[in-house]
Amino acid sequence: MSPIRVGLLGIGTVGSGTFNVLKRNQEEIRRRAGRGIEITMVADLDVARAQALVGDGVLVVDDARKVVASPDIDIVIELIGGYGIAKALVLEAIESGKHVVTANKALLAVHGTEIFAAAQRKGVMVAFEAAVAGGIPIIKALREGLSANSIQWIAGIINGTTNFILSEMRDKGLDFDVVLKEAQKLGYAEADPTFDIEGVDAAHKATLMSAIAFGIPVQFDKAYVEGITSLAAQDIRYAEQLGYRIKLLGITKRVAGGIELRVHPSLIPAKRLLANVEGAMNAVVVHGDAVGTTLYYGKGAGSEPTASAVIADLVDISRLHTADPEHRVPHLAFQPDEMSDLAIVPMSEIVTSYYLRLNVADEAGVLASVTGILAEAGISIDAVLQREADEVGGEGSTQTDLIILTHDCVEAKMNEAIAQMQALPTVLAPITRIRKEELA
Ligand SMILES: NC(=O)c1ccc[n+]([C@@H]2O[C@H](COP(=O)([O-])OP(=O)(O)OC[C@H]3O[C@@H](n4cnc5c(N)ncnc54)[C@H](O)[C@@H]3O)[C@@H](O)[C@H]2O)c1
Ligand SMILES: N[C@@H](CCO)C(=O)O
Ligand code: NA
Repeated sequence: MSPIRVGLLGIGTVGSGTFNVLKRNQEEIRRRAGRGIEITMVADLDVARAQALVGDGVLVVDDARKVVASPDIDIVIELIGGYGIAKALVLEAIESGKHVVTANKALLAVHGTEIFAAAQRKGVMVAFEAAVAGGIPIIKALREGLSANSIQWIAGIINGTTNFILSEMRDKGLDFDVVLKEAQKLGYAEADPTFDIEGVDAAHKATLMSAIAFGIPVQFDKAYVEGITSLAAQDIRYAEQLGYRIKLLGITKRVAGGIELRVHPSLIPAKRLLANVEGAMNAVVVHGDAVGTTLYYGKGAGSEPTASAVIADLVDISRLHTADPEHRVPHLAFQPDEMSDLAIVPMSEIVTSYYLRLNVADEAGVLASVTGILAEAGISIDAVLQREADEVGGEGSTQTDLIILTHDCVEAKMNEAIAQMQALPTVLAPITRIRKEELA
């Protein structure tokens, strides 16, 4: 059988990895797919660089539309990124009956409903394994491997850049900005790194996992998103002293009122495997009612790890493109006419436990007034740590840090309690609140 012909849009970090791995492993990939898979056309704004990467045998153009419109292309890989031209190109490729592979989680988390509906109408596949946790086959696991289960919750470290920053800050005492620059140099960060550090990228990925796990539409606009930019070094230290590590988690969970969908820094017990995922590594824990807890670990970013997922999608499409569209795995795991309308619950309704740090006047009665407010709100305390004033503010200091771990309570109650504690004259600075997940 003649090779399936692939057009590549954007040959940057992931695009070049895809080209190289496909070439290096072409024979093994052919034996799996049943036919060769060849990138025959590449579009990139930097034609000279692209041509140098792929050699003379591949046609390189600067206009991606030429690839999308070419009758000689069966599958389009979109590795440009962003919502702009990438969206137009993906929709045009679908309209012209081409299958699409993309690593663009931003695009799918925001415009997935429109894109998957268009693909459904045209009977083509839009594959996106690379979009969530890079090389880890988490989409495959959720959509196929766990299809017997009623999935209860997913919690993951799904942004390599922020995990790298948190690890390097803790282990080497390096500054945030220095580590971010390093992550950019290593090709982990998004074109706009605020997407990484503000939790947006993790929320894009959590949104996609949530849709697949629970059979709900992609709803990035309903996700709660908080990044790592306001994390203080002392919170990382205090968390360690209490037996926890701080990680940026993407969480989606089935609860009585619907589905939780949230990204924020979280304390997790240091003994959990997830707490020991370091550097740019990703890990996702999925809890299904039948299987129990399963864990997926690996490289979530970088050139060849992400290419690994892109090429796995190419192999799937090569095998399935002649199949009746109804026999293929649905884009969001559930049949399109069987989607659920379970609501994403507002953040004020989520239930979790908390780490609080209060910078307080070092005087009698402070602890009692703070714990009094929590008791009044029905929030029970798990542990309290009070630092020596000297340690916090230097010799002769009159202020200290009070760290409180709570048991589970509703976020709205915690918001009220924090507002009341903040109003105490003995509370000297804005209260730090970090959610805590036991993940058991
Ligand atoms: N880098 C990673 O580790 C990683 C991992 C998972 C997913 N992703 C996603 O993969 C996609 C690509 O990321 P990347 O890191 O390879 O980006 P990149 O910036 O390294 O590469 C993008 C390439 O697209 C080209 N390009 C830009 N506009 C173009 C246009 N209009 N027409 C043709 N080419 C154009 C650029 O010249 C560049 O070569 C993004 O959606 C990103 O979110 C990246
Ligand atoms: N910027 C992303 C790339 C992988 O999606 C990260 O750091 O995880
Ligand atoms: Na993946």
